[in-house]
Amino acid sequence: MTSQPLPSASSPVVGELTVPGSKSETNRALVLAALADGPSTLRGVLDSRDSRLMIEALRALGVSLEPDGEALRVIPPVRFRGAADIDCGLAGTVMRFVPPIALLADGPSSFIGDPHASERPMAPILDGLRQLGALVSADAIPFRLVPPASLGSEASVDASGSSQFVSGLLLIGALLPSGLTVRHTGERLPSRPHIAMTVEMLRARGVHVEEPDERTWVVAPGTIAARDLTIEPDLTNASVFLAAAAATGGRVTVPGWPSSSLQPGALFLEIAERMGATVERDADKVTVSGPEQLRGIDVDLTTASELTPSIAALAAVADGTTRIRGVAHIRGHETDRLAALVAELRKLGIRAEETDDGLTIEGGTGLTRAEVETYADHRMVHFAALVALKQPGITVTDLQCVSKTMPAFPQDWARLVG
Ligand SMILES: O=C(O)C1=C[C@@H](OP(=O)(O)O)[C@@H](O)[C@H](O)C1
Ligand SMILES: C=C(OP(=O)(O)O)C(=O)O
Repeated sequence: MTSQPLPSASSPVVGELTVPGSKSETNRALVLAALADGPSTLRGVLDSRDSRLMIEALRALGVSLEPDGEALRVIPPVRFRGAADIDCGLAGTVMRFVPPIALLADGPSSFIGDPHASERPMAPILDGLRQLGALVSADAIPFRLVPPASLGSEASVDASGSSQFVSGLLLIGALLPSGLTVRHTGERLPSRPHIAMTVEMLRARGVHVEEPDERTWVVAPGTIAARDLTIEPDLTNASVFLAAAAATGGRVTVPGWPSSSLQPGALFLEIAERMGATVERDADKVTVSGPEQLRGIDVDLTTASELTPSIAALAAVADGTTRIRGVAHIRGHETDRLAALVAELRKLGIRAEETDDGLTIEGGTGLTRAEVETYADHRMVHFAALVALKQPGITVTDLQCVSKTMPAFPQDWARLVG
C-alpha cells in the first residue's frame, strides 16, 4: 500500500464541521431495534464499516433493515435464525454485541473477522455465554456458538479488558426467561460511560435495570419497547477536528453537540481546557480555540480511552511531559495502541514510554518527518493527521482505515485544514 501525504497547517486551523452519527449509539440502537417488540425508525444512523457490519450481521440473523428516506426502518424477526460466518471485521461492538443475540437464535451461528480480530479479547464474554448455556467452540474469533435449549440467568465476567463484555450481555438480558444478573469480577473496569449508555438506552425502552453495587447489574425479564430515535453526532470523531484548533492556535466549531451526553468523547472538552485551549458553548455549538502553545498534563483516561491517540498527538506538540493513565486495556483495541503510539511517536522524534497502564510523552521538542504506520487502526490516522499539522512531510500508510467509523474523514479533514 502506498503511503499518503497528510496536510500540514501553514496557518491556524479555522472552520466549522458537522460530524456523522455516533458509532456506539448507532450500533446499540440497531441491536435494540432488532430485539424490540415492534418496528423502529432510526435517524442519523452512522454509515461506516462498523455500522454496515452490524447491519449485515443482524440481517443474517433474520432482522429486516431497510432505508426509509434518510432513515432506517428496523423490523425484528419472529425468531432469530442461526447464521454462518457472521463477519465482525475489527468492530468491538459487533464481536461483543452480536454473539449474545445468537444465543436467542433457532440454531448455531459462527463468527469470523479481520486478521487482527482474533487478537482482540473475547474469552470473558464467550465464557459468560457459556454460563447462560451456550456451547462455544473457541475463546476468540473465529468461533461457533450453539444456543442452549434452556437459557440461564446469571453471568460473571472479568470486564477489565473491555466494558463491551458487560454491555453485550446487558443488551439481551430482558429477553432471557428469568432476566439476567451480570457480575464484573475483575479489578478494573474501563469505559464506564459506555456501560451507562447501554443501561440508559435499555431504560429508555422500558427495560428495568438495577445496579445494586458498582460491579453488578440486574436486568428484569420483559420486552424491549420499539423506539424511534435520532442518533447523536460522534463526539470522539468530532474531538479530532476540535483538537486541530487546539494544536494550531486555531478555532473550530462543531454544531449539534448534545447538551448532555454519555459519549466519552464529551470529556475531550475539559481535557483540551486543561492543556490550555478555550471552550465556548452557544446553544448546540461547541467551539474550541487553541492557545499559542499547549501544555502537557497528567490525565486519567479510564473512562474515555478512545481519546488516547488524539491526546497523545496533542501531547507530542505540547510543552512538557504528559502522562496518560488508566488505559492498560487499549492494548486489546484495534491494535495494541500503547505499543503503536510509542513506536510512531519515536519515529517522529518524540521521547515516549509505555507504562503499566498508559504512556509518558515528552512534548514540545519538535517533530521530524516520518511515515506513520496505522496498524489498521482508524484512530492512528487521527493521531497522524494531528501531528502532521505541525510538521510538513508526514505521511500515513493506510488512510482508508478511517472508514471504520468515519469514511468522510479524509475529505472533511482536507476541507478544514487545507
Ligand atoms: O461500547 C462501546 O460502544 C465502546 C466501548 C469502549 O470499549 P472498551 O471498553 O473496550 O474500551 C470504547 O473504547 C469503544 O470504542 C466503544
Ligand atoms: C476501541 C474502539 O473500537 P471498538 O468498538 O472496535 O472497540 C474505538 O473505536 O476506538
